[in-house]
Amino acid sequence: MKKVLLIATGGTIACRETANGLSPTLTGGALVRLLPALETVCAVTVCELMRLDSTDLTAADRMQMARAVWENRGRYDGFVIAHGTDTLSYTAALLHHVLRNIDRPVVLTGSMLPMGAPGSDAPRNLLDACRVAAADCVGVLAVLHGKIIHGPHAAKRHSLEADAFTSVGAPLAGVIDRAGCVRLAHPPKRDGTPRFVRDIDTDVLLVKLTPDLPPSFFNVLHRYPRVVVEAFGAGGIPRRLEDAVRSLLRSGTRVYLISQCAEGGVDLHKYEVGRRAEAMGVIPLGSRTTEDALAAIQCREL
Ligand SMILES: NC(=O)C[C@H](N)C(=O)O
Repeated sequence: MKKVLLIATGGTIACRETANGLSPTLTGGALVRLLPALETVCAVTVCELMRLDSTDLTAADRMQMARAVWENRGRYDGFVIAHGTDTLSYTAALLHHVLRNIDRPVVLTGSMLPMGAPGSDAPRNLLDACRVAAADCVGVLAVLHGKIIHGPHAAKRHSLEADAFTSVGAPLAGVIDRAGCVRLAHPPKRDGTPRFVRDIDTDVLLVKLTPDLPPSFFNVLHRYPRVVVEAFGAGGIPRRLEDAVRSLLRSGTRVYLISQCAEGGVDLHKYEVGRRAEAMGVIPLGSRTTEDALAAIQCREL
């Protein structure tokens, strides 16, 4: 039987109703005890890392998850991280870049209803995540609602429904069918020597363009070394903001462009507004998701 390390971090999957609303109180051990069917999938060992709503997770917490995987990679065939869904896509993208070329499956999962609640999606998701962690594959993946999503392409698109996640800018890595079979159509490629990026720089800011964003807003950005701008469509800087962005670039800030559109990304050659932005020196990031762009910059890849 394959050996899987279940890293518990909290999230709705571990929640119980309290006087102050849902709060993650279940341990990883309790999750396993509530799901005896796990025994038939793999041999699970639990690592109790933290019990937090994923809203409260910081970069330090995410690096703790990455270290738990990296330091145990010789002892386990695969890893499951039980995580809140709200920021799961940020963790998936960051782990993809921090655990470069990881040669084991690292599977993030969570649920929209707590383990043990009537009609909960938690048992299916945790079982499926363990099935993928025990499968012959590599890389960081998100497994929810029968979908296997490449880490840097995972995106939460619904705040209530069980089918909350989608794959943006890439096909699904695969699916888990209702019989519990893992079907990998586009698995992550085995690629290069595994490497751990120990030192990340979180001093990156994200700005969303809106039609009436005042140029003065860019004055407060000068102290940030790296700013990601979510631009409209295929990308560009509105003419009325050009002087402000130019002054930001002159102060030494790197300015990256991604698109507000979920699919397609930025292409600065198509329109004049895009060419003007390119001539100013902004850096286009193609079709990266917001989460992937932030993570790649934090890991100093861009
Ligand atoms: N469904 C969930 O897990 C939401 C929860 N607020 C979390 O992200 O921890």
